[in-house]
Amino acid sequence: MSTSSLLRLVVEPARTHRRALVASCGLSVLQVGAELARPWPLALAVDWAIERDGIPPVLAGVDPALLLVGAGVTTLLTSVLVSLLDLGATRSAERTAERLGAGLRHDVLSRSLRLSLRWHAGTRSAEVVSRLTSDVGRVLDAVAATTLSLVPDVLMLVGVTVVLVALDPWLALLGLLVVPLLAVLAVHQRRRVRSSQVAARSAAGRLSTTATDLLRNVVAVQAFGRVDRAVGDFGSTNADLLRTNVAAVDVETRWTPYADLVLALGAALVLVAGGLQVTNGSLSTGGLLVVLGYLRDLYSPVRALTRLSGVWARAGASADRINDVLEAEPEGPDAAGAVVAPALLGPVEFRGVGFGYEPGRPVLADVDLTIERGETVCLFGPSGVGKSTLLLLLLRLWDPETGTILVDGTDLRRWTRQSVREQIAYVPQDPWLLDATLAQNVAFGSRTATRAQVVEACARTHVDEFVDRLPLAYDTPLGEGGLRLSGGQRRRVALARAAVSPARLVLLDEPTASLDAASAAHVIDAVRATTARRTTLLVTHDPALARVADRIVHLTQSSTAPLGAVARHETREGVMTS
Ligand SMILES: Nc1ncnc2c1ncn2[C@@H]1O[C@H](COP(=O)(O)OP(=O)(O)OP(=O)(O)O)[C@@H](O)[C@H]1O
Repeated sequence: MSTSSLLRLVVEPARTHRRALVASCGLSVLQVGAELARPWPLALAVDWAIERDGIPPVLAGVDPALLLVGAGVTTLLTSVLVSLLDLGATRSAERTAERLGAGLRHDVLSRSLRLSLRWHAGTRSAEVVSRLTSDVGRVLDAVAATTLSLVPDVLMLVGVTVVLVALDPWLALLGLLVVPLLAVLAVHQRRRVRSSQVAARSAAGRLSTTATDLLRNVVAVQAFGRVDRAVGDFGSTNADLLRTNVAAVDVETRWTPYADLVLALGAALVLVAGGLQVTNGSLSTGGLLVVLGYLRDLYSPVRALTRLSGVWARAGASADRINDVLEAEPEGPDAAGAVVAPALLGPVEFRGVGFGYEPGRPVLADVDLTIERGETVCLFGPSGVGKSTLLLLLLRLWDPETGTILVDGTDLRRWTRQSVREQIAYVPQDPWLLDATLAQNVAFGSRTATRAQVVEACARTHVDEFVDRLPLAYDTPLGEGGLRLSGGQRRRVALARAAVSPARLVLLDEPTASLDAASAAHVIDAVRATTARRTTLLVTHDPALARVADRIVHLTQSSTAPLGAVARHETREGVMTS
């Protein structure tokens, strides 16, 4: 349910900011009070200065012109006070909502970075970004609107009701009859707003995903001459979003005339009943006008509160989407009693390891493989056989379904994931580079890398050979995904990152893939520098790179696979000969 979802999301952070929220609420109440007082100076001035009616004895001798000037100044001061209170309340509420939003964005990002790869496989990154930005924005709108409107409007509602009942209980009851009807309509409307907003928010998420995907692949889009088609793809997602947004606007605006109609009905009932009382002499005309005036004052907070219910419905749909991330299970917890790993050196042993990404679709079965301490083992094998998967299991990005992985004779699961990962230098197939400088990208490999260590790692991996050609050398921003570098240069930077890491276990996934012979030769040198005296598992299809290894292991699909092509693996060992 969206309201509980919204409350779950904001109650705890709102506690942290309660002083500021209470302050803006208090200022709003004062503002409403000042607004109610605004007409009084003028009314009294008219009565006392012009009509000379009911003038208090202390003011009887004062010049009427002076009374009028006093009333004018008081009106001006009251208006200034209302504006200042409005400014204070709005600024305080909006600032607090922004702080709350910053906290929410932090929580969503930090949680999503901790979620399992299985979760990420099913969720587009642009979807998460859309939740971080526009959905959090809608929740903030609700927080600010609630702070500024809920308490003053409820107080106003109660206050005016009390006054009305005191003036004429029967007419008050008649005027209030429509309020429950309005409440029923508001509840019904809230459900409709919420479901239209759910559709609109997910269409917005799809739009972010499509736009991000196309922009990220702009090179492919242009190179394949597919700009028109890409614009067409975006156009249909955009049209979808337009349709759902227009439907959501229709749902919300359709409500306004109904609410106004119900309120007018209340006023009409009071007018008829009050008019009859006037004609039979039980109520004065002035009395009826006062009741009708207060009825208008009563309906204004009623209208504001029903509007607030729409804001909540919109924010509730967004809160559901944010909670989807915040309440998703993070990657499996560390085993009970897991401790921080000691310095890991090798050997690394896979014993009877079996694994599949999806249930019933095994990728690895019964893999036995040992990499001795300080040894470099090259994994060879056909595409899709599961070589990269073995590296991911060692990193504990996934856990084996059967068998065990041991490092230094201990099951990996006895240690916390984080402490194991910190002791492995990993160079993935796609050398993901951050949108940061060259030096920052290399330093990413170690929590404690100094500038000197970064430069030294770059020298070992031949990054220094091209660094002087970059406009700001080590401080050159590499652009999104390292766009400023060639494929071979990107791989060398990724290797420098592994070289700067103090880890004694190294995992390299096809570091020379799709490079020409000259670039590959540089990378092979870099690999030598990175793997020297470290326990290394190297995946490659490149015979030249495989020669760096002490031993080659062929990972093959067993012809006796019980479940088709992918099931049981056998490893065949050999030494690469030139
Ligand atoms: N996240 C994933 N979800 C589902 N299946 C996956 C996932 N990643 C890989 N696979 C499948 O697992 C199998 C092994 O993939 P893996 O990347 O380990 O192969 P590989 O031997 O490294 O291949 P290559 O030499 O082409 O890189 C493949 O059939 C692949 O389709």
